[in-house]
Amino acid sequence: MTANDLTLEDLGWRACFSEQLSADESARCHPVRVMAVHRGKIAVSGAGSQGFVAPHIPGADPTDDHPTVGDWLLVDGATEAPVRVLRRMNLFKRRAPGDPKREQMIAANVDTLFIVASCNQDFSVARLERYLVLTREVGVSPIIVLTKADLADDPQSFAAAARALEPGLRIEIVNARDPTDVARLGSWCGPGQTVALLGSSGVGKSTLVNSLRGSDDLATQAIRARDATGKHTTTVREMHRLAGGGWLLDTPGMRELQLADAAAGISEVFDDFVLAAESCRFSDCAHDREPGCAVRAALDDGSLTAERFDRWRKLTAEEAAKNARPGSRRR
Ligand SMILES: Nc1nc2c(ncn2[C@@H]2O[C@H](COP(=O)(O)OP(=O)(O)OP(=O)(O)O)[C@@H](O)[C@H]2O)c(=O)[nH]1
Ligand SMILES: [Zn+2]
Repeated sequence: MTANDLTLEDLGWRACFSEQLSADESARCHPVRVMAVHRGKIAVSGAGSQGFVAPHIPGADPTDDHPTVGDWLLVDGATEAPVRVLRRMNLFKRRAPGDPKREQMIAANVDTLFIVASCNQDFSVARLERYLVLTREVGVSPIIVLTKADLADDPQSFAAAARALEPGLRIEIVNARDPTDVARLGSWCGPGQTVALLGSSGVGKSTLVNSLRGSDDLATQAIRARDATGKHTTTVREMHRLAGGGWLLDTPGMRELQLADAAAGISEVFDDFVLAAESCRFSDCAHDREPGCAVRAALDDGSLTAERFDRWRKLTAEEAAKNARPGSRRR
C-alpha cells in the first residue's frame, strides 16, 4: 500500500455502509473502495492509503459477492486479505457476452447516472426511454444531459421531447466542450459523489468527462503501488477523480451496457399503460382488436399516446423474446 490524502467520506463512504459493520469487524477490518478490477488483483483506495488486494474472497458466492468497481470491501487489518463486500446501494450488471445465462457485474454504488444524448439528428426519444428503463431497474437517479447545444438551432425542442418522457425528469443542455457550461453538472459531482455516463458513440461522453475532470487526460490516471506480495504494480483506474471532488466510474462494461432484464423498469416507465392493461377484459389481451381492451380505449380517447404505445409494445415484446430464448439473443 502507498499513501493517499483521502478520507473515507472523500471516497463516498456513508452511513448505509458503516451500519453494516459488526463491532468485531470495526475492530479488526477497514473498508476500502474498489478502484479497478483485474484478473489477478483489485486496486483499492482507503482512508490514507491505496494499493492492491487479492481478487478472491474465501467462501464468497461466485456471482454477486465478488467485488466490482465502486464496491466497498472490508479488508483484514493484519493480513490485507479481503473479507467481504458490503451491501450495495445499487449494481449495474449485464448478461455475459457469449453466455446469456450468466450475469456480469459492471459497477456498484453509483449516485447519479448522466444519460447523454446530443441535440442533432442522432437524438432518439426511444433510446432515452430505454436508458431510463435501465436506471429504474438499477435504482440510480438519472440526469439527461443534452450535448452539442452550441450546434443546434433550437436545443430547447430536444429538451421538450425528453421532458415529455417523464414528469420531473432533470434535463441539462450543454456545450460539452465548454467547462463553464459543464459546471452546471457540478452539483452531482461534489466530494464523495459517484457518477457514471451512458450514451451512444459520438454524443460527447469523453468530451464531458474531460471538462468535468479539468485538463488532464483520462488515460494518464494510473495507480502505482505495492501489492500484497510487495511487488510494485501499475494499473489503470476505472474510478476517476473529478475536479469537484467526486468520482466518475468509467469501465469498458459501462460503455457497452445494454438493456438487461429490464421488465421491472419497463413497467415503471410505462406504469400508465400497465395500469390501463389491468382493465382489459382478457388478462392476455394483446391490445390489438380484442373486445373490451382498455388500452385501445385510452388511445382512442387520447389519454395515452400512440407513440408511447408503440415503444411500450416494442420493449415488452423484446423482453419477452429475450426471456423465451436467451441463447439466441444477438449481442
Ligand atoms: N460543438 C460541440 N462539439 C461536441 C460537443 N460534445 C462533443 N463534441 C464533439 O463531438 C465529437 C465526439 O465527442 P466524444 O466526446 O468523443 O464522444 P463520445 O460519446 O465519447 O464517443 P465514444 O468515445 O465513441 O463513445 C468530438 O469531436 C467532440 O469534440 C458539444 O457539446 N459541442
Ligand atoms: Zn387490451
